[in-house]
Amino acid sequence: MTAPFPTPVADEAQRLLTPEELEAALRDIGARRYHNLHPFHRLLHDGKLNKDQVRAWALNRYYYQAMIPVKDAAVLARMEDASLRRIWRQRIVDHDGDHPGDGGIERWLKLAEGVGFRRDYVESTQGILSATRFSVDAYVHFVRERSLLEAIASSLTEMFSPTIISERVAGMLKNYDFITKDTLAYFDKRLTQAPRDAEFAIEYVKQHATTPELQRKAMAALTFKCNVLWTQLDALYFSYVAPGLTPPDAWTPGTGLVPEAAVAQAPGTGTLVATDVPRLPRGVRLRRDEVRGQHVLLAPERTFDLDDNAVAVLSLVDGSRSVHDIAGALAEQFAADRTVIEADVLVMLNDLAAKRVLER
Ligand SMILES: O=C(O)c1cc(C(=O)O)c2c(n1)C(=O)C(=O)c1cc(C(=O)O)[nH]c1-2
Repeated sequence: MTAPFPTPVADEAQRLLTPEELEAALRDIGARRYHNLHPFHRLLHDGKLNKDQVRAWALNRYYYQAMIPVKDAAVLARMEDASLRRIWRQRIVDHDGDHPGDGGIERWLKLAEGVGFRRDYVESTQGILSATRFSVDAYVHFVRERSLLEAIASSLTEMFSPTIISERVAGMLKNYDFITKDTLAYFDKRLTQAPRDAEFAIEYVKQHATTPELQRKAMAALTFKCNVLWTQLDALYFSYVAPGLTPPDAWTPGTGLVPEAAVAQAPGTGTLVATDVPRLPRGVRLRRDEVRGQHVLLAPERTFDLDDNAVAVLSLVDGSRSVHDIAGALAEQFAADRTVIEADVLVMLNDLAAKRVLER
């Protein structure tokens, strides 16, 4: 017997909610648990990730995209009503296309190619994190094993996706010089597909969740799905942001790329992880600007103003301490949690590395 997923209580008295109350309760789950709230997405959209971290996201998410039609075929197989199947099968067409070369999976491959990957490497899924595989597979298993109502309710995260997609596309275009509108073309179609799909799913759930128990199951299914999305980002954050512990066999920067992208990667750049030893490149210095009474980072023909946190970190960058050592020293100095500090230090140092005023 598997352990139950944390299930929100429909109502304290287990009263039957009206369809409108049920929808509000489902939306509330999204407001608290949807992956737009995850720190990895915040970094992605705000331009705080470097190219390799964006690559890690594109590569791992390919597995989600590739398995969505497998998931939808499993849902379809549970439907005994032809009119339902006729509607649901559109989802499979959207992702697989009607011909080789079109459909959502193809557009995601273009996105991955746009950030430098070889198509065959992405399709092989050999570099994805095990945690990505486990969470996506859990979604497929869930729809196979649970009731049709739960399977449909688990797709309801799509009610919340148009907002995050708009935010992501605008943020990434603005903040990354290596991202173009063409690269992100995958998301254009989702802006109309997702609301259409979500509309059908929410109406189905409102109509079929006719007892408090069924309503509770629908809410639990949506909660589960939020967790499927959230854990994928946890894994990306842990492996590629902080503490930067990449599991054996998972993708590491430089692999699976087309030759031009691999060459464009200058030695000493790329994602900084906790074990790396950062240093200031030749010609870059930490100085105090006495006139303005603040520290700056002086680079050839450029100056960066630094806040107190950046000064505290950069004062410890000496070409011998690792990021881990720096975080340890700061944790002691400020009597704070090392893991939390390490995550912040990595984000800050990777930001400076992207501006080419830090290397390893
Ligand atoms: O970009 C996103 O944040 C996002 C979220 C979701 C979602 O909420 O599940 C989906 C998608 N994208 C998506 O592109 C997609 O095809 C998709 C299918 C499904 C589903 O559960 O059937 N969710 C999502």
